[in-house]
Amino acid sequence: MSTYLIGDVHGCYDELRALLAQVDFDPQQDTLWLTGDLVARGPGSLDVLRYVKSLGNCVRLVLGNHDLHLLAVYAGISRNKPKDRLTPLLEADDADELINWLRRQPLLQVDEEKKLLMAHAGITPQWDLETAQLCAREVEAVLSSDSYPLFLDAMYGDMPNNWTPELSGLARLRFSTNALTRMRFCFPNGQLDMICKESPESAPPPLKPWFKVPGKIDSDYTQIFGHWASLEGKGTPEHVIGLDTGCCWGGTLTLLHWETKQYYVQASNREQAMAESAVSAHPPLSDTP
Ligand SMILES: Nc1ncnc2c1ncn2[C@@H]1O[C@H](COP(=O)(O)OP(=O)(O)O)[C@@H](O)[C@H]1O
Repeated sequence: MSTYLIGDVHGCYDELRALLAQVDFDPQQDTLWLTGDLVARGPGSLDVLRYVKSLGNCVRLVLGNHDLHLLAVYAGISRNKPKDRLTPLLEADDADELINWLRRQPLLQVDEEKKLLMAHAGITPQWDLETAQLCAREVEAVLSSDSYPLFLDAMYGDMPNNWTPELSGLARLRFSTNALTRMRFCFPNGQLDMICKESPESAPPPLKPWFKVPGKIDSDYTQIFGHWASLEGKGTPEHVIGLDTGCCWGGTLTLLHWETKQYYVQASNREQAMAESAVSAHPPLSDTP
């Protein structure tokens, strides 16, 4: 009965299966937490969704910005960017089923027994846990309703970037989505900065990584997030754990075994795939003049 937490899979299906094989993952006994961004960039988004959906109740995942973008592309609201490698998924016979399952997944996971919280980007310092749960539930309700395309259409954009309980309607939903799925840096008052993508060391003052701005979540909780591959899991306070280690960029896929606090990593297949495609693109020596 183990709890495994894995960072952003981003379509790296083979690496996901290899990592789960390393720990003898047993879907009948174990629980698998996934930090979101299951899809895009890596080659196997379709297989990842099929596999994770097939695992049923042993999975606790959260949606990431790329998962939301997929929903918008499938709804005809946003453009399918070739670098996301989503076409096989968009054209699959079971795409409808997969998309309808995906849009019913949460944006925040809370386990009171284990004192574990998980959101793709993290929990903005402007929210206490009750507000985070309320705001996540509001987005989840609209995403699982029939009017979800209206929300996806209004989701893009960086404003508003400051939480007040008076926020309402689509602006409130946009704030909550940005806070839970896209946030990296905040101003010292906790206001979101949606522009900076630098490393924490090179970010312009007064920006700080969200987890360095004093927040309102009790430090009894461990907060798990993904989204920020360039951190390589480093630089967070003890009770905040970043699990995205950039598998789709040639990094690794990281798993944390919660009960033992042991980490496992699986190297990306990307370098190998690129080397193989370079070899097959090269003309046979006998053909060269
Ligand atoms: N509210 C939103 N505003 C802007 N982009 C969004 C939003 N939600 C999802 N996205 C998607 O998130 C992805 C962001 O990609 P990018 O800016 O490269 O960041 P990342 O580092 O997460 O890959 C794009 O596919 C974009 O369409």
